[in-house]
Amino acid sequence: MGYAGGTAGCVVASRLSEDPNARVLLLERGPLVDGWAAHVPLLASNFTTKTAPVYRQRTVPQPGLGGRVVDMIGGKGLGGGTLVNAELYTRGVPGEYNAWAIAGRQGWGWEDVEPAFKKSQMWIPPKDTPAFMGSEGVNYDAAATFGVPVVADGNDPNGPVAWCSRLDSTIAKDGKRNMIQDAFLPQKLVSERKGRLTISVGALVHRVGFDKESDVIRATSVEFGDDATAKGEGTAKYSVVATREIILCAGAIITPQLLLLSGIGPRADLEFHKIQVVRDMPGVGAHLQDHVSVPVQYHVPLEESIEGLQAKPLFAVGQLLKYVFTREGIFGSQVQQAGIFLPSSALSEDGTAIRKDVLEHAHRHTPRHVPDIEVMFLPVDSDPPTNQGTPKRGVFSYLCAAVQPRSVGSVRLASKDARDAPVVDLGLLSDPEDVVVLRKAVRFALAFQARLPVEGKGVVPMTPWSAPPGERDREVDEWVRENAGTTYHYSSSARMAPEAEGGVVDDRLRVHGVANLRIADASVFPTIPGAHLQAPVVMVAERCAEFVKAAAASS
Ligand SMILES: Cc1cc2nc3c(=O)[nH]c(=O)nc-3n(C[C@H](O)[C@H](O)[C@H](O)COP(=O)(O)OP(=O)(O)OC[C@H]3O[C@@H](n4cnc5c(N)ncnc54)[C@H](O)[C@@H]3O)c2cc1C
Repeated sequence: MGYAGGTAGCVVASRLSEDPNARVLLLERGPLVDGWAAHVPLLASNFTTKTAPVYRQRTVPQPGLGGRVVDMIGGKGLGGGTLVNAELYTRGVPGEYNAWAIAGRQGWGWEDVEPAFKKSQMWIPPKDTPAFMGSEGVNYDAAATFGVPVVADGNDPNGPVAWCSRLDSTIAKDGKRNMIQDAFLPQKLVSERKGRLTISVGALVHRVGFDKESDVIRATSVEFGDDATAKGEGTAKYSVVATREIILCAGAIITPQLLLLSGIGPRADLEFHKIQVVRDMPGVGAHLQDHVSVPVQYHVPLEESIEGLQAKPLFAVGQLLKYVFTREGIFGSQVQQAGIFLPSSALSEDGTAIRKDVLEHAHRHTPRHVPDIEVMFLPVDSDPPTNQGTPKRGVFSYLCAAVQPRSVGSVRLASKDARDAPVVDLGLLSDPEDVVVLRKAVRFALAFQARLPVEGKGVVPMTPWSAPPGERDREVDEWVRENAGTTYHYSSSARMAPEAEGGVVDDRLRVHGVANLRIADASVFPTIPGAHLQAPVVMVAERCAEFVKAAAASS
């Protein structure tokens, strides 16, 4: 039994139901999202519309951001985050995973995880389409001038530790957005597996039930109700019994909430909410991480930016028709087509030059020079104010992200009701070291933009719009704290680590001290990978399915 049917949940349900003797139930709170628009790459990424299949909530005030609260988004429906994400496929460098293995996570080094990445991927060479909105060609030239290698595939495990590349995407050959349920639970497969795979949407899980009569705590059941009507903690309508395993896949915000509602978490928090303590586990909801990011932005002509679609209806209609007839154009593309990853150690102290001496001796397989900065090239305002009306100018953003952040936050219960969003503290910039990394990243982005060729094909005029007011450290840091926000990459809130070190699951993804309960989603990463998280989440789900199958085979 797996819940819920997000990114990892769909993978786990698909893999486990390969076994004709298995009986798999997938419980997903949100709806089945299908239809034409849901598969148009650009349209589906727009989570700002009222009808977007998302949860919306806010963090508590973030001291690291001067007390600002931050808007959060999570995908709601079969497919989870892949319903609305930006479709980027990035694995992270081998050194990320080798660092986990060195820290003691057995079976999680690069040579262990690479097969799971490969298993779930079908690589399709990119169509040789013209550069998207001018966001590639010129920036590639600038990267090369800057000394950042331009590579064909950023996911190459043996590439350089600093690179600029086009980013792979989860757009299928037919030009449609390939959400996780399209890839792992297509209708045909679900029909073929009728009888051994049941998917229930609109099913709100309230808690896991345990068998407490034996010496061992054993997860035995799941209580759930109708998402629309289920009220309060005591009103779950149904209870299903799991004969083998229960796998939580509700993502880094909700998985810890469900553990807490089930009585697994810090004793004091559970007692405060009058929840019977099944197991006192301080790590639940602790160590929440995210990639904190800040955009350096420029005004560009409207037609060079996604804002042009809103401001120029005829242009938008033309692009839409282009997509309908050729599956190409702006609507057939992901928003971010290219970007730069690099370790801050490879930048000069002031961030404005590449240190070739560092790059020469660095290797992707060693943890030492894992990139901690990503600069995303986005032909759009990366943080649009709501109700802004028709845009008058286009925007190009260099979204600078700290992708190995040290800051951590937490997930705590707001109430005993599973429908209430938990209290989330993303802890953004709570560790001053992350400000230092972003300071360097911002200076790099500014210096990078200044290197764009001033004349030639594809060059568009860019006038500074959102950037630090001065060059001194203090000015940059204050600006970073005033403008930084989430990248929606919530992670590591029920992390894989020994319990004494704040861990929640062991190396086989089993919840410590509880039989028959595993977790497979973004919450288990020991530390947040320096990649967009979808591919690493799928990798974790593949590994989880292997572990469950192996356990079943040996029992
Ligand atoms: C706006 C946005 C853009 C992103 N862009 C990218 C990108 O371009 N590339 C990339 O790699 N990553 C991206 N990410 C991140 C990536 O999509 C997520 O990290 C990943 O999808 C998380 O997978 P998950 O399985 O951990 O959780 P999810 O996919 O979020 O799945 C959790 C599921 O649990 C369900 N659920 C929650 N509560 C309950 C309950 N009580 N009962 C039953 N079901 C429940 C939810 O409805 C959801 O379907 C983006 C994320 C967002 C939000």
